Amino acid sequence: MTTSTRGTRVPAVLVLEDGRTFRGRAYGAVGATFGEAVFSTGMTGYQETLTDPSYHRQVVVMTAPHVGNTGVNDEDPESSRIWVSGYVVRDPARVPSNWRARRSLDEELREQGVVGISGIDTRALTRHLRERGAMRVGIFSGNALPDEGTMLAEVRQSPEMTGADLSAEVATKETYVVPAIGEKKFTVAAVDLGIKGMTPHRMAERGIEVHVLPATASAEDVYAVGPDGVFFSNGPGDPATADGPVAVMQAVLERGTPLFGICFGNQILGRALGFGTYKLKYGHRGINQPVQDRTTGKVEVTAHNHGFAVDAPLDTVSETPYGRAEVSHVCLNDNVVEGLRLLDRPAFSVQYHPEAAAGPHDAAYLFDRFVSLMEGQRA
Ligand SMILES: NC(=O)CC[C@H](N)C(=O)O
Repeated sequence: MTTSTRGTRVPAVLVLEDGRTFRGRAYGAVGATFGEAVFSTGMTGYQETLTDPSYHRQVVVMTAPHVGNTGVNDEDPESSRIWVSGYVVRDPARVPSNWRARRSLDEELREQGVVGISGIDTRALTRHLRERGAMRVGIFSGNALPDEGTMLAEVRQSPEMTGADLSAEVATKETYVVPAIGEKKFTVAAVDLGIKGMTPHRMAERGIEVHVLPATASAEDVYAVGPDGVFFSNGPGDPATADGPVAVMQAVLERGTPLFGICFGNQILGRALGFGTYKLKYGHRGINQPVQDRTTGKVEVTAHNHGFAVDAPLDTVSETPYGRAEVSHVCLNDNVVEGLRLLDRPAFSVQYHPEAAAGPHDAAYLFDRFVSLMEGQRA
């Protein structure tokens, strides 16, 4: 039996790189951990958040005060493990209750060795990150904690997110195939930069057989599967480091194969077209972000998890080496670029999560757009 940290009073302290500290109790595993402090405003979907590989090396602060109420089930994870490097909650569930629950969240965090902290003022912490920006953080728990100066020095020695090249650390090492559900209509090569399980599932539901390839796949590897379309996934780290995937995508654009990218994949399309990427002050993470599809004018409520964004002009069509490109989607909170599309080739991408796990399904139409591009190419 695992022991739970709930109810125990093991002290824990969260130390931000600017020196601000929050004292609480250990939650999950006891020890020390480091990462980039980011906040998520999702009220539900903590299992999907924890297991999203894009959160690798991030310490996630939940703005929802009660976390863990529905425990942990075996159906909702987006990958085979928890990827967040630390977890911060205000008030963990005392008694999880749900018909699918197999265990409690603190047990799961403990079993997977994820250090967390509870009982801190997550509103104050979130406001601090919103004002000062995402920054490095450490969580230290145990009965004998180092002094604050030592903890702060350790936080300041930990790696930054800017310049981090992390896809290969989270992506599959071997190619695997997700079969089409029902009749197979298309084959897609999906470059795994940190893919979430729901993404190939959303394609499989539309008759797509998905060949998920390692992050290091070459253009030859991509074309070896005989793809009708190529997909570039979400993933952790700084898109400025993703030179390999950018070159593969340029080869795909050159050949004119239908192309779709999500999140990291959108940033890679931005770079492939010659745009820059930059770090947002504190990013978008949650499941209720308003995005406008400028091709239809419709506003959709969407799931986000990104700390970087593409720097492309919002109101002009850009000339790129692959023809004309435009910003197709924009975040209505802050006008950040949320999607790109080419006007002369069958390629597009979005910065957010149409696979919507967890999250609203407003953007599921984007998978249908990908299918239409592949149909168009065949016709
Ligand atoms: N979910 C993602 O793909 C995130 C992409 C990138 N790591 C970012 O933070 O912006």
